[in-house]
Amino acid sequence: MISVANLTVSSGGRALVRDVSFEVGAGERVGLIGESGSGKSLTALAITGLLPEGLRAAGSITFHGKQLVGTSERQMSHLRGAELAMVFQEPMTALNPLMRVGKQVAEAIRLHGGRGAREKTAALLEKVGLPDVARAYPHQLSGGQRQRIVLAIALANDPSLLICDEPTTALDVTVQAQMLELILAGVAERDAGLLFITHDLAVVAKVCERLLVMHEGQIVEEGSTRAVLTQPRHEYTRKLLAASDLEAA
Ligand SMILES: Nc1ncnc2c1ncn2[C@@H]1O[C@H](COP(=O)(O)OP(=O)(O)OP(=O)(O)O)[C@@H](O)[C@H]1O
Repeated sequence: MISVANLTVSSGGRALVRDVSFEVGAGERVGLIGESGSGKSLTALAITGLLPEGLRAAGSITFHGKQLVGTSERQMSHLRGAELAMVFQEPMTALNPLMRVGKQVAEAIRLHGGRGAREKTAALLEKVGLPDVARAYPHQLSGGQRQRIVLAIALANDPSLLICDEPTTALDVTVQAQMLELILAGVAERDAGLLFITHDLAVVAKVCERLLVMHEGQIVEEGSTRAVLTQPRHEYTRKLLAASDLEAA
């Protein structure tokens, strides 16, 4: 469904992501792991067409057979929030502080031509366990509740690929597990693919069936979650495992 081939992201002459290739199929949950600065977020931003000014993507990203590298912003904005949805670390950056959250979910549906926005919004809020907050403003909600609203917006148009970049990192540990369950249920219901970015190995062990390990802009290892976490082949993956508290988790 999405196929990334020889993706390079560069700033001036410097390659920040180098020759990255992977695929995510329908219903597949793939984890992208690696330490801070390894290029995980830039990979996600390249896919979603949201690279910061001055950074350039080269290579190929095909989504349902369509080439995304070099696509116009107008075309990308049709895909984003519809077929291709994202949840980032900080919910406040994704929400409009001045608009009631129910309206924000409904607008996401209307923006992409969806009908029955009112009923769909109610159903989505129910699904994320927040049936009574439609009239609240973001600042009236907790961080965990805000992130669940962001997830409701991401799922609003039934994406076929959901990209989550550290979606639980800013949350209180007590609500992290709930958020992960909601993400899993959301993609399972839609048979959507999931690209899940995190540095937290305990989280990917729970969420993903396949892992890509990124180091200094490149994918250095990939395999089933079990194989990568129990029999890492690359030196860097071993270090990553040794530095984590996975055994304790
Ligand atoms: N706008 C930018 N201009 C130049 N370099 C950048 C820019 N954004 C990121 N980088 C560099 O690209 C590299 C990869 O960054 P990226 O954010 O993808 O890493 P990451 O693995 O997602 O880390 P983190 O978990 O901290 O987000 C880093 O060395 C970073 O400093």
